[in-house]
Amino acid sequence: MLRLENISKKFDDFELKNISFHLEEGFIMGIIGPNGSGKTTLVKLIMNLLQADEGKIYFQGKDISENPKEFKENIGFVYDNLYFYENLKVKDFKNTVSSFYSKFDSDKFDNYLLRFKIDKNTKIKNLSKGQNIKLMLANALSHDAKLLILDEPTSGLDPIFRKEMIEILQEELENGDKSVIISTHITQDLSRAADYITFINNGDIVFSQDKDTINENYKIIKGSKEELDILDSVLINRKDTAYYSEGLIIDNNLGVDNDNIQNASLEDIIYYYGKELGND
Ligand SMILES: Nc1ncnc2c1ncn2[C@@H]1O[C@H](COP(=O)(O)OP(=O)(O)OP(=O)(O)O)[C@@H](O)[C@H]1O
Repeated sequence: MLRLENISKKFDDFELKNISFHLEEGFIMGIIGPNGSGKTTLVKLIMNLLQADEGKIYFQGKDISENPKEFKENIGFVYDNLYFYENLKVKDFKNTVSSFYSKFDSDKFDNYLLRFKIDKNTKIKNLSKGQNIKLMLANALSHDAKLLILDEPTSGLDPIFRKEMIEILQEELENGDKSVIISTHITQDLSRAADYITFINNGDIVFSQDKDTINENYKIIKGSKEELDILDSVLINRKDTAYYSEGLIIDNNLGVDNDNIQNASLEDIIYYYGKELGND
């Protein structure tokens, strides 16, 4: 469905380097990384809003830069905020977006508004932050888009809404012909929902793997400072407090007592890689 091949993009003070991954139909991929690591830049490249300096992006086997119109019809996006004239009403938003997409399904959109309890006559500026996001979601889901792209969709939103949103996305994936990319630093949402995780750190791809492999590979090891000193060469990074030390390792075949080793959460992984670069 979506394939990135060696994508690079350079700004004055930042470079996204050599990003490759693929996403098959029916799956959710999370893009994670610390602030400023390049998630939004990557999302903009995937959406064809930015041009890569090097590399290619293929959607259903076709280079997106050569088929921009077809690609645009096939993506639905949700940002962290709705950028639309705030004095206009929800019904004006619907009229505008419906003209963008040949497969816009008016009834489906209206059903989402009902489900999300959004009145068509409400002015955009009077929508809550959650309704704002839901309105974008209604649009993203109403024109038969095959790839849904969500950039920090849940930041600043409560857990009930975040859970509901994940459930809606999972419903949409049920018939297997859609895929979802979510960039976020709220990793709990992804621990539940994502099938694959791509981790970007300082513009580099650290991994793009299925969640089970990540769980098997990345471990947190705890012990005294001296115990971790012995393992220092294999630790990705470590934290030493007055009471204990802990570090991130790949794989746990170290012959160390299992009680001291646990699976690393996505948050742990971001923390220890980010810390290495002085981002904590
Ligand atoms: N158009 C641009 N021109 C120059 N630099 C840019 C541009 N867009 C982004 N950058 C820089 O690229 C880097 C990565 O930014 P990006 O927004 O992709 O990170 P992010 O991982 O999405 O961060 P956050 O989690 O804080 O939203 C930052 O240092 C940013 O200042």
